[in-house]
Amino acid sequence: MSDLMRVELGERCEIVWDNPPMNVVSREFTAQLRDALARVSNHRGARVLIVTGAGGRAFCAGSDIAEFEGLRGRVAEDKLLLEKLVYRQLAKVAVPTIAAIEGHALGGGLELALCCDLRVASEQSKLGLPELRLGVLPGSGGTQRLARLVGLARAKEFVLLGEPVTAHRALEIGLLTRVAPKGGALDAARGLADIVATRGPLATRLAKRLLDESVDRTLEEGMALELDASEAVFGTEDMLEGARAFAQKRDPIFTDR
Ligand SMILES: CCCCCCCCCCCCC[C@H](O)CC(=O)SCCNC(=O)CCNC(=O)[C@H](O)C(C)(C)COP(=O)(O)OP(=O)(O)OC[C@H]1O[C@@H](n2cnc3c(N)ncnc32)[C@H](O)[C@@H]1OP(=O)(O)O
Repeated sequence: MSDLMRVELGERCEIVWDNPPMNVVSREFTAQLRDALARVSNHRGARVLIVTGAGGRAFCAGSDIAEFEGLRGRVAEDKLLLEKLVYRQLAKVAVPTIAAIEGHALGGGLELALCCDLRVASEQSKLGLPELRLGVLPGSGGTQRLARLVGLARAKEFVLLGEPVTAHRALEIGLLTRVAPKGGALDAARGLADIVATRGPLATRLAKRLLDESVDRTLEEGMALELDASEAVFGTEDMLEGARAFAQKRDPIFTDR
């Protein structure tokens, strides 16, 4: 089976999937994405991850509809478990993640982008959850993650109508972080990634986790966890470097200690 994933490891990690023509989430795609995410999570120097699709037509057009016929019994259970595992794996990456969307992000493709912290799309991209048109559900988190981003009313519009929206509309409703010119999503994502990579790495990882967990906690619980995390970063070498750099009017050099 050909390599569907190209992985670049560094402070800025990148996973570029290439499953032409529409970068659909086949069983093989899912297995290779699982392995690519494991490589990033095991890379100690990572500070930010960008995920994107090659080809320019689709970030990802969702589950491989051609595989639906074969989804029976054990095969379906394996696919369900693998897909749920990989989407959760992407959502749980410790460093900030950025989806660079060039072209269609539909169904399971948009659900991959919803697992990321930030989303950049080029202006001709279309984003949607058309699953009900196929008689299936947004089954990789779409009914759960979208409402947390854009609100229940807009999430219901996305799912119940199944009509894709433009990148500018997605930006308006809070689904996107930035809109880039056609062909410019990856460059724009790299620009954001380079900013994220200059921030305190330990504080960044803790802040991401606090933000993610805040939706399921009371304010009191969250404030207590935030205090614990603040205590964890105060006194670290990063905090001392941040204060020194500010006093010396220079950029800090964090060492993640
Ligand atoms: C224990 C028991 C468990 C049982 C269940 C287990 C299930 C697993 C868990 C659930 C996971 C759910 C995940 C997710 O929520 C579900 C989905 O994602 S469903 C799919 C949603 N996506 C779509 O509906 C998009 C479909 N595609 C399109 O609308 C259009 O192709 C397009 C993207 C708008 C592009 O249109 P065009 O530019 O006109 O191009 P074409 O349409 O001609 O497409 C080109 C070429 O690509 C093929 N293709 C496109 N999308 C898909 C796809 N999603 N799957 C497979 N193939 C696709 C298209 O057929 C063309 O091929 P060609 O005809 O050229 O051979």
